[in-house]
Amino acid sequence: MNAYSKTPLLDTIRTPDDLRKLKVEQVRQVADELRQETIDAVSVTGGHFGAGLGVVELTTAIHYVFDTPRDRLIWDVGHQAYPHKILTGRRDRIRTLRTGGGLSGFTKRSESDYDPFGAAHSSTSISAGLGMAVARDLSGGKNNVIAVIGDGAMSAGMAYEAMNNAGAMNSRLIVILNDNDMSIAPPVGAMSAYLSRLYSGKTYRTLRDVAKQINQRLPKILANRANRVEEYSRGFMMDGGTLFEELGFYYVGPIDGHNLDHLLPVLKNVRDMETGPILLHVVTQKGKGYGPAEASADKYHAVVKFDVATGTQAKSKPNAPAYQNVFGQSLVKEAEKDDKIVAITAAMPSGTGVDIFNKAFPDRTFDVGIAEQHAVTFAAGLATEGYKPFCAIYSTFLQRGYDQIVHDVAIQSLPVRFAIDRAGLVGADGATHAGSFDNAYLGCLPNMVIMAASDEAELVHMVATQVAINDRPSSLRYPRGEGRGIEMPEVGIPLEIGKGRIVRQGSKIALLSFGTRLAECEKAADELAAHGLSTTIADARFMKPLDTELVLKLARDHEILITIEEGSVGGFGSHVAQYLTDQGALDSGLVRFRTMVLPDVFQDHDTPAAMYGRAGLDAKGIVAKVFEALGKDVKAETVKLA
Ligand SMILES: Cc1ncc(C[n+]2csc(CCOP(=O)(O)OP(=O)(O)O)c2C)c(N)n1
Ligand SMILES: CC(=O)[C@@H](O)[C@H](O)COP(=O)(O)O
Ligand SMILES: [Mg+2]
Repeated sequence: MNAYSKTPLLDTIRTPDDLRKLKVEQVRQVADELRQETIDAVSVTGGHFGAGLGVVELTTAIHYVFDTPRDRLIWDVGHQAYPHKILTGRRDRIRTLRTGGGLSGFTKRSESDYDPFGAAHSSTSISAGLGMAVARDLSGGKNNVIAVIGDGAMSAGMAYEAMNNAGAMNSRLIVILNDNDMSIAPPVGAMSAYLSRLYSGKTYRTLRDVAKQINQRLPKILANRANRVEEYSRGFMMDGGTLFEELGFYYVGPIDGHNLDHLLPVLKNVRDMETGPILLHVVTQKGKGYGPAEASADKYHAVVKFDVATGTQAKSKPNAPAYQNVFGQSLVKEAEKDDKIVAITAAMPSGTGVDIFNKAFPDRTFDVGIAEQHAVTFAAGLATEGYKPFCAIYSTFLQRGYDQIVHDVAIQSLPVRFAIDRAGLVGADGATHAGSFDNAYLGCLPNMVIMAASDEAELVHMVATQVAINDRPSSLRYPRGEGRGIEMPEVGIPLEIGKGRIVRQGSKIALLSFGTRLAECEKAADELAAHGLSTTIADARFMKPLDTELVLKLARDHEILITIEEGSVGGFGSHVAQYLTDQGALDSGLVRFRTMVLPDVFQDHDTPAAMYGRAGLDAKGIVAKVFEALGKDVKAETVKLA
């Protein structure tokens, strides 16, 4: 119960229609109750936290002022959308967030009409919003389109592409820049410094100032570019204008994004401005309203379950090092011997382990912001000058820099080292973050050396291997989470390029693994032994160049040969299949060959183990695949592991 009234108001709100029935003076109480509900829910589920806390007032105000879902509201990244979900008919499921069958941790079209656009990868909201605005104009619609984008997301090139286009098209689009001076880590880049100047120089604009800002621009409708050029020449838009105004936006703000007395009237004014694109700059605090989040360095960007009273997170004691940390530590050791090694991250220092490298070599660490395309070509530039750049980018986010990999790195055979974390299924972040495709999207590129670590010790040796590859690009993939808890090598020893290894010698069945499914292969082999079936297990280590000698030997010496990888069709298994067919190794029918890959669907979030189980890529699935190849029809779920 809060100080305002006996009746909790949030309980009376199922959708924003209910919210909009309340009096404006009740909105504050709704926001306060919404913050408490968000804190309580995330303390149970874990997930993204600080960002949502920072937009409680903004979320409440937007849904109060705008006629959502008729007015389209797009959240950039979508990790801040938990309060939005609570207000838009999903409060009853909010404690299923990021669990199997539960709510997604990001906005998702299939989840609600209030989510007009799915997100999770950043900086897409302005482009999508512009598309919706133009569609509205083409069809004679009258609704508003609002894109809420963070200061971190505003560091990605795509946001500028969209603003560049929006400013020229003069479409009525409302962009709300949620500036909390945080990305996952503190923000980097000139844009971040610029935004700080925007709001530190002027402090917050008073309501009167903002009203003046808005009125000055009404009803200036710059019908087309010619008018705009004329206005420019009259210095109309150059009245000490911001970068956004230079791009053709009406800039409003900065205003305090927690002050509803400012937010509500300004949003009403902005809603009713009949103009081209508007950028409303709101200043908020990530983690606002929860002490432990406000006090923490990362503002509780992402948390596991926690105790509300203390903020203490229920972090499990890992029995093995996290792959990201093994990578960071290995690279430090290599860099101690080689001053040409540099590390690059795209706004993910802690997630990639580059933060470890940064502690040791701050002058050789580069956080380029959310700018994966730039990160890749920046690395290419460094490589042309003899440096050894390790470009550490999650598999899913590396998709953003694909043409740069092809055009700027592979064609020129520049020795950029890609450290690809979050390879395979990642669990709670679901399909948008699954590292499913890098085997396929890199495997088709000439000049690439492509490796996958089967455990944390292999990762150490593969980092050393990448250091030694100076004539072409190389990639090394490894999964989210902890390793196997095995003995770690003191130093990394470069591997022989293109050579795999036999981990267990058997006779009838051969399992050829690329990556960390090797552990499941070992469990499967034990189960098969219980059925009297002898199994060879091989670790391919390299997809390119493929260890063709090993592949042919396995095909020749076994009745069944199965490849397995944490990736989609078109990756390792496809390369082995193509090689075997081209060599005629399958013509005789002596060996029965199967590939095991992720299913050709976007799998919804769950735990990684549950997702791999559904994908058939666990020990049970391997055993079932072997029995299928042997002609014994066994369903994976019926397999009982020893
Ligand atoms: C293309 C891409 N790269 C990296 C990420 C990882 N990521 C998620 S949220 C985030 C920071 C976003 O900062 P901001 O937009 O300011 O939102 P805030 O968390 O501050 O609300 C990053 C880098 C991503 N989602 N998409
Ligand atoms: C929202 C976002 O994209 C990041 O916060 C991402 O969820 C981080 O993933 P990890 O938790 O695997 O580092
Ligand atoms: Mg931010």
